[in-house]
Amino acid sequence: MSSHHPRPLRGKLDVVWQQYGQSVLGAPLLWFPAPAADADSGLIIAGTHGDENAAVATLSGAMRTLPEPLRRHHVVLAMNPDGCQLGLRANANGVDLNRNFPAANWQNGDTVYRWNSAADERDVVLSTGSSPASEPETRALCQLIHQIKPRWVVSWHEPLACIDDPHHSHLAQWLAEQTQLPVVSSVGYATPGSFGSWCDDLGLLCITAEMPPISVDEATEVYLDAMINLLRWQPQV
Ligand SMILES: C[C@H](N)C(=O)N[C@H](CCC(=O)O)C(=O)O
Ligand SMILES: N[C@H](CCC[C@H](N)C(=O)O)C(=O)O
Ligand SMILES: [Zn+2]
Repeated sequence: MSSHHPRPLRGKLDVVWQQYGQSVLGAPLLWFPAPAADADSGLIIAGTHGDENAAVATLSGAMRTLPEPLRRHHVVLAMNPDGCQLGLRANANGVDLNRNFPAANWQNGDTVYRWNSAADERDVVLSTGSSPASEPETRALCQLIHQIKPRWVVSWHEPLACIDDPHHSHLAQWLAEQTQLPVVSSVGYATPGSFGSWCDDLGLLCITAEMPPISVDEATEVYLDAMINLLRWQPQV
């Protein structure tokens, strides 16, 4: 599209950012307020699991492609910067942040995940945290959401290849069309203490967008337009 920055000018993430907290290892937690924010603005997050990099890089690439005045929604590129730096699903304390949210269904103890798409069971062990919201990354995101009151949240993950929204919202259906991924009501296993569970408790629409197993290289081609369109998405009247 002609309003997009051409590729030679997409190298630098030249946008206003604010710090909303600090990770376990002291990394700044950054959010990028929408220049074109209004009462309908949503929040787009990625990097909850530090081993799911395709969405982080593609969302960053979309921000570097769409001129800032056209961006209507707030962004957190890496909710778990320590995990991104260490290449871990968990944060630096070994906590799966997507099981650490202070939702009514939070569960004490261990949680498991699938090593990779070839593994036939979910058997890699992580912690859910010593208590709900025990982790600074979790607490800071909850506070940010209470502060900015987004109308909805889209949380990017990999590699389950679906648009997870139990409410089958209009935005989920639109995202499914944009990504050619199916809308589902559940990812197929229980996620107590997840971000989506916490949002549900608040009555905040949360859509979990799961890319398929995909490299950064391919994702920045296949999903760039969907991400750009999401950054400027406007509900139809
Ligand atoms: C292959 C990958 N580690 C995986 O399938 N993990 C799923 C969750 C995917 C995600 O968090 O987006 C799991 O085992 O829970
Ligand atoms: N693959 C993600 C799915 C999250 C499901 C979503 N509905 C939520 O509640 O955050 C996970 O295992 O953490
Ligand atoms: Zn994930």
